[in-house]
Amino acid sequence: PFSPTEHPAAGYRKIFETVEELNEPLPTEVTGVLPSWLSGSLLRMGPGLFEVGAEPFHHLFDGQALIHKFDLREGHVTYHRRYIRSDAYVRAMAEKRVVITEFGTAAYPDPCKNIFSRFFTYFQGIEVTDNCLVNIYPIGEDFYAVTETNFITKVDPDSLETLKKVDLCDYLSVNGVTAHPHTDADGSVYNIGNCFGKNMSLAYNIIKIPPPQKDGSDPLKRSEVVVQLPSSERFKPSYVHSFGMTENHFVFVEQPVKINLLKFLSSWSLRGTNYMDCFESNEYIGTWFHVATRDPAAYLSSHKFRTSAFNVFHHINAYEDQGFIVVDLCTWKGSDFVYNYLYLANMRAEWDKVKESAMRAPQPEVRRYVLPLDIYRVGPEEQGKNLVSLSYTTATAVLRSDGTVWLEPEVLFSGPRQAFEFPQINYSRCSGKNYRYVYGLGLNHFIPDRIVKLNVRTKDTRLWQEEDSYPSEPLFIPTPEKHMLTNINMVMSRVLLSIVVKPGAERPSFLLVLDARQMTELARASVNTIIPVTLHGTYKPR
Ligand SMILES: CCC[C@@H](CCO)COc1cccc([C@H](O)CCN)c1
Ligand SMILES: [Fe+2]
Repeated sequence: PFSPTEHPAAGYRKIFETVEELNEPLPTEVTGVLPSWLSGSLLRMGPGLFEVGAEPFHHLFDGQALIHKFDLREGHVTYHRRYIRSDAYVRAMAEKRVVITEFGTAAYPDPCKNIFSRFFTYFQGIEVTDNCLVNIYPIGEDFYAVTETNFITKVDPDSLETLKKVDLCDYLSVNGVTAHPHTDADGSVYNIGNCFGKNMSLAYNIIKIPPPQKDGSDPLKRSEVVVQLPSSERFKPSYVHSFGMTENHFVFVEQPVKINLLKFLSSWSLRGTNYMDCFESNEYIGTWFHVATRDPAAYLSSHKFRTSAFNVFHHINAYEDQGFIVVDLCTWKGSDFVYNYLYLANMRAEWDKVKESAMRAPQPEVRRYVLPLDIYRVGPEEQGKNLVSLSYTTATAVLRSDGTVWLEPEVLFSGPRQAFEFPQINYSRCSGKNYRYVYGLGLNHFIPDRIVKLNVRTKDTRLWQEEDSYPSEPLFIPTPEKHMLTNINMVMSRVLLSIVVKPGAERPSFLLVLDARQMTELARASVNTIIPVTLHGTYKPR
């Protein structure tokens, strides 16, 4: 139990301020010792332009996408950043106003158009945004900057140049896909997205983009929907941010934050409607867990897992053990949409206001759920009995008379308004498998102010924190195999990379390199510019 830090100086405001892009990479000042094997690029996405002229963006997920790159090579580090030339950005620059409606900001009709064409504009569907501010990840040899709509943007991971806007609707029947895909050992990329589809056949589609082939053809051309999961409410699918994947199963947690399709698919009303206006909470339905097998891909419709209401954005990890699926999640208790607390006005408020607003929000909690797979053998006499027989968890699953299975979690971490979020594991080694550690960003009343390592078996935590410093999601970088072979004697050092902003410092931003075992600082590479908040990213080894 740590005493939450106070931020009376409200230095966190600086990470929500517009910055200029760079024309070429900046050198950094390195202190400490960078591991010699650490050679590659840290690529991260986030908002960088928080207003267009006099028109402000209102929500954390509205700012125009800025791609950041820290290049590490032989102990030297450079920093670069460029705005993605999305249609949203290019048209805003050309017209000097917000042209494309963003997540929480509606674009207003073109003032130069006459009243009639403006009137008819209302009755066309909105132009879905391609503002890819959320994540960047590889698909085969290519790198894509993404949000959660059907548009993804191919970028050059070295020059940071915007290459191509891709519409997933050209390849798949989805209205969007999450910014959190899973990648298999063979390079296949899996994702999940809403499908409002024809005749409102409402569902969530799990897609697979196969590994790249020798003929160099675009893997997207061979992508497919592998399984469809039903929506618990006909015209109101849940918002989905990520999903779980074990060796043999997909896990989808259907949260009670719903998209009101009648609003979302209708012509966005006369007053500016945005995406946030289309969400509503279902106070009665609770949270449902859905399971499907991977190969063959099939929905297990008889496995009806239910539990109380919570928001979930980030799955930590999921794995199978003795006929159970263990699902670790970053949850927020209640059905009130957490994104309602992420408007920029809240994030930039003075510290007392920030604390007051977080008091009313859903409370964060890291939770472990355990899903019994072979519920067929459970006879009526076992109704009401806990089906979980794993020795190391207190999570329970109870078959009820209506055939549903009620889940209760084991709490892995809980702190009042102290979230363990933006979870990251040693993905290549641990994803889908029984594991021990997860690394996360500590949100103090939604303000990122520490990096945490959580042992999911013992619940021990270790911290990295510095006063008036605001870190990003920590990425885990494993030691490359080839390096281990040549340096057998060298202790397997593994590091975490996080971008930290310290507004009061002379060089106000730095790349922090932590030893992932002890959470101690190995090095930092500082730059003389503020780096605005980044959401997610990836490490591209050289
Ligand atoms: C009504 C919600 C629609 C879904 C897409 C359809 O499945 C979400 O759409 C957006 C639109 C703009 C920015 C975002 C951000 O990615 C959110 C935070 N990660 C999501
Ligand atoms: Fe996310």
